[in-house]
Amino acid sequence: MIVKVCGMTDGENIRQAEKTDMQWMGFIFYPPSPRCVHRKPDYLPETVGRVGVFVDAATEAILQIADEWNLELVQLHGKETPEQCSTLRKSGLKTIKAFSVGSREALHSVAAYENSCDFFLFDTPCTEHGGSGRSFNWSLLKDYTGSTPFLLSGGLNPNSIGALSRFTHPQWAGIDLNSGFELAPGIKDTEALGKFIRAFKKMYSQQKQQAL
Ligand SMILES: O=C(O)c1ccccc1NCC(=O)[C@H](O)[C@H](O)COP(=O)(O)O
Repeated sequence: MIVKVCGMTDGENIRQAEKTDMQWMGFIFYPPSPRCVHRKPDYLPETVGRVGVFVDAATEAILQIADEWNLELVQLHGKETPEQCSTLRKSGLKTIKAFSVGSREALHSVAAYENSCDFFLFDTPCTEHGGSGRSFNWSLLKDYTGSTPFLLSGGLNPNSIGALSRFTHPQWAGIDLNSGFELAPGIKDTEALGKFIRAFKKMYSQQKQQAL
């Protein structure tokens, strides 16, 4: 299971968070977000994949930032087209397209992105495009029958282990943690993160054992 922690902004906080068992760390390049990285932190993670989060940014601008920050992945939260996803993917960046899941109809647009993305991210609808701190109705994902693996996102917090233990889906590949673990916008409680990630991975591996 992939664990992504999103919305990091501070060098020392990044250094501490990197010690948890996460796989990817996200940086938000969207100026209206309270978690936007307006300047490069004095430390960037070296042992986990760096994910750049964008909302309707131009391909050239994304590629330039990806180069400057040595990003491994990009995550797109706006109205980016399958063509733009394909272009970014062909440049060598793993591509995650985010979808707001507020109704069954919301999943209809997903099929057009199969084959142009490495992952999907299913999130809660909000006017800010992300970071709502609210979860959506995960049972809507029963209607997702595609083959692209996805991250479950939106409103996950230290109390979410029980709900996650009841969630199953053949394409479920990981979780995305953000405002539910913040001390302040852009600053994470790294102790709470570490404790949660350990509990999540333990719960998931026990479930896999039981399924054998
Ligand atoms: O977090 C933001 O401020 C944000 C703003 C605009 C686009 C994306 C944003 N976050 C991207 C994420 O991957 C978040 O982790 C995801 O939306 C879930 O956030 P939360 O509900 O706070 O757990």
